Amino acid sequence: MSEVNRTQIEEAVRLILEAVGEDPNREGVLDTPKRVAKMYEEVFSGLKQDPKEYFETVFSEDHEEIVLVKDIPFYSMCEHHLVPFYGVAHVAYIPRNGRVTGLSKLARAVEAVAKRPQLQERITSTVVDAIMEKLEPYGAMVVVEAEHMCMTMRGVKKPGAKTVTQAVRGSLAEDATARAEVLSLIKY
Ligand SMILES: Nc1nc2c(ncn2[C@@H]2O[C@H](COP(=O)(O)OP(=O)(O)OP(=O)(O)O)[C@@H](O)[C@H]2O)c(=O)[nH]1
Ligand SMILES: [Zn+2]
Repeated sequence: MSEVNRTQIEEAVRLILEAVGEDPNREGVLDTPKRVAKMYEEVFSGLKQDPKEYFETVFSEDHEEIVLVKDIPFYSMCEHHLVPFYGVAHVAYIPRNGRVTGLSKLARAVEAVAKRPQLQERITSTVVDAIMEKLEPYGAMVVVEAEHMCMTMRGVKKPGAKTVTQAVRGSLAEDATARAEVLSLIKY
């Protein structure tokens, strides 16, 4: 799985603790560098994953209508501040030529893309582009709703403010009625 340089992270965290005026040798924080290194290995494990790999296997199923997996929870880390942003992703596509993927693979793709230093816009477009490239559907659409901790616990301090991003490709980009249908299924 993911391999990060844990020793380097531990050194960096010890330096940060020192720099903010903590005593890195205080009992309570003595193991913190190690814990943070382990945590970063987990939350950044997506850097070693390619979301497209989840769409290698397709089922042959004669369903050329909307497939939507909605309310997929995700946690990511804002690349500007390295604090979390989190929310839900809704992933839809219209299969073509019987190329249907396992439903869990749509959630796995979101997970792989979220577990990196990220921007919400990039999560949205990377997932939709992976689907378009590997499944070659008529169309695909991803909507992501998230709250950014860099906008709540610091800076502009606006808890509750939600960011919604959308990426639409293929027939769903061209056909407003089909797009509205997906949105109504998401219940906007
Ligand atoms: N477009 C986009 N912006 C983001 C995302 N996550 C965080 N940001 C923004 O990134 C910007 C970074 O702005 P800077 O001015 O460089 O940093 P800053 O001084 O910490 O900004 P403030 O948050 O306004 O205090 C902020 O406006 C954040 O709200 C994201 O996923 N997408
Ligand atoms: Zn941020």
